[in-house]
Amino acid sequence: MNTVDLTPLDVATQWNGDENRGLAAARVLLGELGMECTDESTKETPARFVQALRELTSGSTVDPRRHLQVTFPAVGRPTLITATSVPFTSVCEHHLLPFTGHATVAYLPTSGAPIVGISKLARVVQEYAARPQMQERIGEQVVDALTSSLDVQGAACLLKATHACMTLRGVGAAGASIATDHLRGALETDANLRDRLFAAANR
Ligand SMILES: Nc1nc2c(ncn2[C@@H]2O[C@H](COP(=O)(O)OP(=O)(O)OP(=O)(O)O)[C@@H](O)[C@H]2O)c(=O)[nH]1
Ligand SMILES: [Zn+2]
Repeated sequence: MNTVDLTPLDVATQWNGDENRGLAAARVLLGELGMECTDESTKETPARFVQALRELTSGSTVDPRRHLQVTFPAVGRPTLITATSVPFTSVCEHHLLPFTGHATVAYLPTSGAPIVGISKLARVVQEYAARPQMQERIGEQVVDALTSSLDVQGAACLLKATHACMTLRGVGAAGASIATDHLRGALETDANLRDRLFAAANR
């Protein structure tokens, strides 16, 4: 099967030969941390650890743009379409620690151009996030997907997230969050549209 046809759940539950290597490596790593993982509570911990990382990176082998292939005919005149407060979970590619937050995703279709189901805006964000990532790359990939898959006058992806590597360790900046804005086309150049976008995002 082409990996593009797999859902994240397929990938997360598809155990193959590599899993045994992952499990063995997890046992070694946890052993180095002094965790023997032999009692009732922890004997499955290496497997849980591998599975958790697989779940968090289950979007690595799927193409989120596939969600933008099913379209509907335009409804009336083009309007700014914005999904706000879309939750996402990712892992930073530097520490493999989670970062979580919310996205605002928007596009302005070209007049008469097809539109997509609104849930697909959230699916695209969540699947790009489900990889070892940088926050900036998620935003870039989402607007790339919108502008390359749909006929749009503009697109945007605003993200706000808390990075565990920054709040729970290292600099220990508890409460800090990172905001990134990716704006394309009319959403970058038209101040009125931009204002409407940021008013909707209200972050
Ligand atoms: N730009 C960007 N940086 C990130 C992201 N996630 C984590 N980082 C940063 O990646 C950097 C890695 O820097 P290093 O100096 O190699 O790692 P480190 O010694 O663990 O750094 P500290 O976190 O400062 O302790 C850190 O500054 C992280 O805050 C992200 O999504 N975007
Ligand atoms: Zn990190």
